[in-house]
Amino acid sequence: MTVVVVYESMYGNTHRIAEAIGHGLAGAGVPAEVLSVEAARERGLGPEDVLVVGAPTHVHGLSRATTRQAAVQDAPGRAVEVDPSAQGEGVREWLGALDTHGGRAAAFDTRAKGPAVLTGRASQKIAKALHQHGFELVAEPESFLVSSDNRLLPEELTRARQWAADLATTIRPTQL
Ligand SMILES: Cc1cc2nc3c(=O)[nH]c(=O)nc-3n(C[C@H](O)[C@H](O)[C@H](O)COP(=O)(O)O)c2cc1C
Repeated sequence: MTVVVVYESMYGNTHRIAEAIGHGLAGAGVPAEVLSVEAARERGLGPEDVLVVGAPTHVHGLSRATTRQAAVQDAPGRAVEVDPSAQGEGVREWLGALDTHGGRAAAFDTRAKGPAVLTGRASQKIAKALHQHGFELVAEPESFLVSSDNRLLPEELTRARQWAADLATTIRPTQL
């Protein structure tokens, strides 16, 4: 069993959370691969893979080509770096092209701090799409929060590692 952590990221926040989740899983003894959408498309999914998918919240949900373009254009004004993975398709398109799988999965996002009813949560859209593709969701969708200037809040990387360690406990094969 391998956990495949697939992320979309424009400014690097979701990428950093994905890496922290990978470390949290590995630290708990569960092998993990952390892949951009493009790398995940190239790799494909095997029957034993457990999928963890994360994306930034854009306009209350998953990004579209237009919002990704706006994010890249706005990056200098926001004084943020564009993530190396930012070009190309997002999680919405990747999930749309995914075959029915029937394996286990979980979803996360990054979003602004505040009530989810006001900010939206990409992870809820991801979880819905995963369910529609036949995945069993093994954790509630989780959000990791950023400040108004798009920086991860302190402790969010630690919280991501802990979330992954808890996930590892749920998915690890039972030792007989
Ligand atoms: C075009 C655009 C739209 C956004 N819309 C929302 C939103 O509706 N709700 C929210 O909480 N955050 C929103 N954000 C903030 C991002 O979700 C947040 O900065 C996220 O951490 C970015 O992740 P990334 O660094 O992986 O790209 C938006 C950001 C951009 C660039």
